[in-house]
Amino acid sequence: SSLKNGYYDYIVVGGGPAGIIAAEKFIEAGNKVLLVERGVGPTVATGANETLVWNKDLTPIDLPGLSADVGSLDLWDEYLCSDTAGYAACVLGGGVTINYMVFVHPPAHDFDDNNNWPEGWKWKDLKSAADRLYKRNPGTILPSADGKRYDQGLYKVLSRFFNKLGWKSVDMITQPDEKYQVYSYPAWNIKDQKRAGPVRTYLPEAEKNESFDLNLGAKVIRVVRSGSQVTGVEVKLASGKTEIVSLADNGRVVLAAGALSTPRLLFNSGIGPKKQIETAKMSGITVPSEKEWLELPVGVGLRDHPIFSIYVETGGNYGVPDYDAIINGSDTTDINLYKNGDGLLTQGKHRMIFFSSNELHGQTRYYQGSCAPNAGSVLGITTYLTHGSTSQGVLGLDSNQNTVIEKSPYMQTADDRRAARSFIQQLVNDIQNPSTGFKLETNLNTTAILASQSPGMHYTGTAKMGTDNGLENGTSVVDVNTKVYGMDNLYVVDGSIHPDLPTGNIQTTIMIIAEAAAARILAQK
Ligand SMILES: Cc1cc2nc3c(=O)[nH]c(=O)nc-3n(C[C@H](O)[C@H](O)[C@H](O)COP(=O)(O)OP(=O)(O)OC[C@H]3O[C@@H](n4cnc5c(N)ncnc54)[C@H](O)[C@@H]3O)c2cc1C
Repeated sequence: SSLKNGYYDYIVVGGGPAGIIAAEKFIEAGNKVLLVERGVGPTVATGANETLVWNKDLTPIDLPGLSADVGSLDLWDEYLCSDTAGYAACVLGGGVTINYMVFVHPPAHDFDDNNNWPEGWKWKDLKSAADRLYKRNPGTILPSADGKRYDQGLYKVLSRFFNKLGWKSVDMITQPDEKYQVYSYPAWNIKDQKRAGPVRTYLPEAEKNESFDLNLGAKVIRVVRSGSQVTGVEVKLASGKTEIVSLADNGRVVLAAGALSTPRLLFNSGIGPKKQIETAKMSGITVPSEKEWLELPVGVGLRDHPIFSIYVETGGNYGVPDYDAIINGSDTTDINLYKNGDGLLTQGKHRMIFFSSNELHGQTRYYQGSCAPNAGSVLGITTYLTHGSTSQGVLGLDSNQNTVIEKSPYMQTADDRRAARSFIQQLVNDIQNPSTGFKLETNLNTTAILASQSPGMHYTGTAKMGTDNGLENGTSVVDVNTKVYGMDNLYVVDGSIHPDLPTGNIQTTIMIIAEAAAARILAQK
């Protein structure tokens, strides 16, 4: 094995956006770092060889123009985790490798209202971390090198609709705080006409350093503990062999397996509700002896954005690209444009993103609508209930080592249900106003739209950060330095620690928090 015992200052578990960013920061600070990722590399540079027939440097996943259809690629199924609840990706880059690339710069209020993010994690504290991220991985609302936007039929129709309602056009990158009755061209995680994200914008920097090891196809089973000290991790290698990799003296383990997988690592390590640790033990994991168990509320507090699907017949004519022709190379018009860095294939799925909010009993709830063309003249609006939602669920474990949703995180409170209904009803009224000429399709009324609820795939909260120590009846699993309560050298930096949901798609916030968390960890002597 390439794994060196007693060598690493940091073992980072999980090569998703949070894990790659944290690992790179630890390397930058002069440490010896191992990044362990259970999946394969998705880019040519990281070992992928299923490239496009017309470009041997790019996989279909890299091409922005195919991201709208990413869910129908064979690679997508290959990359999805098969042992987690909900949706997560088990591939280097995590969810960012297979997602729809919507890149929402978070507004300050995401951290400053509702009192969920603790002191030290308000926007004024996070802004410098965001700036560091945006410098490397800025996102764009104009990806085509020629400065043109392609396929703008939907944007024209919907901007006319929203203008009539008095909504305002904004640039969601330069005006992130504008989140009431606004619409924007979509911001995408695209750089140099390719899917961006930490695999491209952080990992190459880490890989230049000899003190950095990346181990792919290696699944961490648990951390190895001696009381409150982590001494190493147990890893199942690509070869099928299981090994324990020990830390250097004063080394640290940093979990970044994602909000749906980090809890499993904690349960397997004797950290979490008793019931979950017992299940881990029954499934054959070597959990510590019971006197070492730390009964923290891991998995409790699972959150996500629910999605409600609205389809509108608008009379326009949009259509969707011919994905087969892009893959087999016969769409020479778009492919030739792309070869110059231009055109439809440089863009993601959506053509417009809107935001708004409503208030109920003094609580503001936000909504995002991601609008994309469907076949013919129908457009689809993926409507999310976002920041301000008050529902929480529970993530647990089954005896086969799958994480499972024990209680749904969606629409658990009467106020969430009432507020979401009121927002959707207003939108339906506006859409159905005879002056628009629009007609609802598929889900024909508010009740049907609400019943279409599906996962937003923006999971958080399963190892929540906060000052109320979970070992003393509080709700938090990690402290404000992201260290697990009761442990000396175990940290978490992924979506699990977010104590709140953002107003928009979450990946940007995941990356900002990982930047900030790595800085906090490095500052702990
Ligand atoms: C289908 C889909 C579409 C999405 N669309 C968008 C979008 O358009 N915009 C947006 O902002 N967000 C989107 N998201 C959400 C976003 O991608 C995730 O929130 C984000 O990737 C979470 O980052 P993370 O680092 O916390 O965890 P993850 O991305 O889940 O990364 C965790 C990593 O850890 C690895 N891992 C897990 N367990 C182990 C283990 N035991 N040992 C070793 N490695 C392990 C995994 O393989 C993975 O690489 C989408 C998510 C999905 C699933």
